[in-house]
Amino acid sequence: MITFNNVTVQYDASHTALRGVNIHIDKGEFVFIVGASGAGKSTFVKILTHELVPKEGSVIVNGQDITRLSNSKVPYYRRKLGIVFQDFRLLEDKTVYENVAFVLRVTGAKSREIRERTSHVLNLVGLRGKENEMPSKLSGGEQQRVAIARALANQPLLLIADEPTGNLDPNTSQEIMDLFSAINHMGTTIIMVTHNQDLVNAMHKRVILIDEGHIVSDVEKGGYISHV
Ligand SMILES: Nc1ncnc2c1ncn2[C@@H]1O[C@H](COP(=O)(O)OP(=O)(O)OP(=O)(O)O)[C@@H](O)[C@H]1O
Repeated sequence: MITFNNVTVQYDASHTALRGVNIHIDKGEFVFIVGASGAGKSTFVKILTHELVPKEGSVIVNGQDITRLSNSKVPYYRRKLGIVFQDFRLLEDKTVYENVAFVLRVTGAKSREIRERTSHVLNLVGLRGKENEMPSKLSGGEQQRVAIARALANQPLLLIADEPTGNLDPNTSQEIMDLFSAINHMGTTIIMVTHNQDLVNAMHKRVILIDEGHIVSDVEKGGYISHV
């Protein structure tokens, strides 16, 4: 479903973020991307979200080379992705329900579909009954659940999570990881960047370690020892 062929990203003469990266990720996989600060993880994510287009190599997502997408196709490509960030990035002036419904509305979905899908994903992440709350009244874990519901609203092919537990305590982090695991069991491919070695080691999923722009290990049911 995702293939990186010989991808190199050089920001400038002294910063090469990825060096000849080759990766294949199948539909339905749960993959951790780990590595020290500056290793190239965010660059990898930015390529997938099409914030950054590598000048060398190709990146195939669902049969399409995203390094050759025309500008007009980028919004349609992005709709196939769900993205979850460390800092939640919710719309603070909108309710929980509206944070999710909003992303469906911008795609032109019909009212009934918006109602049904919003309720469905909010139930899925365990937020039934919180629809009318404002984000600031929720705990960090609940806010991340809203962000996950929003990411799932468009039934993405791929869910990308960049350090999703970075602002959460250990128990809440584990609950959020359990939620990602359940979502993956329902069939969604997940790529997660994290420094949290305890969570990675407890999951026994594929672990890709990046170091100075190189993939230095790629292990099914792997683990991770963080040196940061
Ligand atoms: N916009 C930029 N301009 C120049 N160099 C950059 C830019 N963005 C990243 N880099 C460099 O590219 C390399 C990889 O950075 P990247 O942000 O991908 O690392 P990371 O693994 O995500 O780090 P962290 O865990 O700290 O987020 C680093 O050497 C970084 O300094």
